[in-house]
Amino acid sequence: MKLIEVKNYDEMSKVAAKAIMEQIQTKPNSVLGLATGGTPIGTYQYLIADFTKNQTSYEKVITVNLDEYVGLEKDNPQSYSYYMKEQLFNHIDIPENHTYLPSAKNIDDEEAGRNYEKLIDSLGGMDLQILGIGENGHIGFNEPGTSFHSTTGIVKLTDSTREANARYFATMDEVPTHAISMGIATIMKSRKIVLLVSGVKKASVLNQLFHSDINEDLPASILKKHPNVTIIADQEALSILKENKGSVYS
Ligand SMILES: N[C@@H]1[C@@H](O)[C@H](O)[C@@H](COP(=O)(O)O)O[C@@H]1O
Repeated sequence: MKLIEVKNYDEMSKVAAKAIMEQIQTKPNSVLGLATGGTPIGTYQYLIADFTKNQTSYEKVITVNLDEYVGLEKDNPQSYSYYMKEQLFNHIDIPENHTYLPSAKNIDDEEAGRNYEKLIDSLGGMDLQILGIGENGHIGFNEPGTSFHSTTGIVKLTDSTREANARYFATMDEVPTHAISMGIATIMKSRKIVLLVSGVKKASVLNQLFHSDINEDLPASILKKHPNVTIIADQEALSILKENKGSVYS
């Protein structure tokens, strides 16, 4: 895993946006794996600013998102589908039918995961996957304990993940209990992966990521096996890692 240290959230966003823009310049019909959550918002803002200024075109780009809540309609402001339109798609020239998110009718909809997996394969897989990380080490919505062989499917959210995401909902009861998420094996098929880590809340999990062995209790630890992972982390996220003398980091 290559580590790029940056000063703060803004710099992380700028460096991540640059990596995405380079990918599109090199391969205009790239398949981008995109993420939601608070972390990539700044990255998307830099992409929009670049589009406005330099007209970098997304006409041939295809996007596949990592995950979506089960039970929220696409026009629900808390859905990831709505988020992606608001934060990125409505502001660039990507055709709507080039943007995919997984979606499941209900928590028993096993077909939905299989179909999304087939879709990703038919697109030739992701060229570049953007990832955030949960405070418990989840990637996508793959919670601790998820098999490294998992493919896209319905996942039950842990209480800690529901609590971490409750800030976007009026009450805790409104936070969905399940999501549909790309599996860990699905994410690992991406040719390149960029993991974004910002803020003091992520310092502990980033420290664990560098020090732990590869195990299913820390889903992100699988990234150590991937040949092309770049972590872009800011000073707050790096704070514990840097305190540890003699760490793998130093
Ligand atoms: N499913 C998403 C993840 O894809 C995201 O990376 C993570 C971190 O979110 P944030 O960036 O808001 O800290 O949690 C959410 O639950």
